[in-house]
Amino acid sequence: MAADSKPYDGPLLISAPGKVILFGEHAVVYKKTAIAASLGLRSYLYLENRSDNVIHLELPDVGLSRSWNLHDLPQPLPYAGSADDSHHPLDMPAELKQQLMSLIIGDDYDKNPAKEQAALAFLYLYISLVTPGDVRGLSVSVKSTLPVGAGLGSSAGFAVVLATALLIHFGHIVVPTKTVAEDQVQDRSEEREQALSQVNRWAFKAEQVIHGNPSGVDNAVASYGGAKRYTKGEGFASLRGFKSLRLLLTNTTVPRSTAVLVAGVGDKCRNFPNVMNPIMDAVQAISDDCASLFERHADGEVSKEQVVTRIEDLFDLNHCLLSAMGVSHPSLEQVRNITRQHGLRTKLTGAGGGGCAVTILRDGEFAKSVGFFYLSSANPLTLQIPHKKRLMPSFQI
Ligand SMILES: Nc1ncnc2c1ncn2[C@@H]1O[C@H](COP(=O)(O)OP(=O)(O)OP(=O)(O)O)[C@@H](O)[C@H]1O
Ligand SMILES: C[C@@](O)(CCO)CC(=O)[O-]
Repeated sequence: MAADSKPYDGPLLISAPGKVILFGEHAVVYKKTAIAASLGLRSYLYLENRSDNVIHLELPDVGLSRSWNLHDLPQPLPYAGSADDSHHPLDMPAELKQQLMSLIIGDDYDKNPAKEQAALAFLYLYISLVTPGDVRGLSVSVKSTLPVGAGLGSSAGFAVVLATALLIHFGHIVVPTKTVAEDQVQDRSEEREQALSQVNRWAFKAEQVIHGNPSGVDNAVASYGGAKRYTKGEGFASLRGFKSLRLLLTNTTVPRSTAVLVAGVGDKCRNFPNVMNPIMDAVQAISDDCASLFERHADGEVSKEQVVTRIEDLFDLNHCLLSAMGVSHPSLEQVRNITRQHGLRTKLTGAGGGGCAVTILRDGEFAKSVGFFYLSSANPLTLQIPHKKRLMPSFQI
């Protein structure tokens, strides 16, 4: 907990963006670069204190509504909300995991992995971040406008709003409770940087609970917003020259699990290293090409039209490499074929295996007839503090 902080008592409304990976999904797990940007679809969390000893979790997107008595939860983990992040959550002691699972399983267990992982992520963050001796009941609800399990980073949005809420609630990060005057905003930049880095770190832990072995790209985009070039172990850099792109997103509605798809690529890498290594290197070359394309655009060397034309070719190349990794699906190939008949280029985005396909649109193209999305270079994590039944203006953490 920060030296001058104390647990925060007010209600919180927090939202974080989803993301679209333009290039580099899966390869990013193997330390190749991914290019991703935040999307204007968001996950929203509302937290309020209760006057009883109940912890209530409401997750309508996965059909979970559960209450636990505060005294039934395991003891806080000695991580104290910051420094020590050397542990992988799934390496927690077997006895603790069993305790948490018995809380999740309860009486109405319906063997639903989506509920189980979401509840485990919540309980893990709660016992990691709770201040010892804190006896406040709590209600937390999360609802997303992102489709769950469809490649647009729903788990990262969930992880980021959860981590932010619990870090603030238990006083590990401090937020101003009044609208900040313009001249004070600058003073908080270092504090804000530290807060976001804590959010990102703890969201990564929740992602590890849900995925097992995430690269960290999704939670970085959901925490910081904007367009990023991300390499595992090295972190991220903003994508110079990127302002916005128009995309068509098609949800195949074919369900899939990121954890299972990532594990499948892992098996291929182990069984065919001499085949898979060059594939991963080729993905790196695609991400590098994209990053340099935006740089050249920023320097006035290539037009937006030329950027889009080259991205179309890179989309095709990256999709075919993902298909070789074994993560395409007939439904995704169908979207590619149909859009191709209209002169458009499409690739899978996120983990693949179903979920969403992303098609790049030119400015003005289909503007009237098709719902489309903007990928944006802004779009941060935001916080609102409900005040006297009104919402104060939202601000960035
Ligand atoms: N709004 C939500 N409420 C509760 N749990 C959620 C929510 N969104 C995601 N989750 C959790 O995350 C899991 C989905 O994660 P998964 O990584 O498979 O999909 P994704 O994040 O949408 O896709 P990708 O990782 O390809 O971007 C769900 O099964 C659930 O456990
Ligand atoms: C498939 C993957 O590369 C992206 C999922 O959005 C997994 C990850 O990076 O953790």
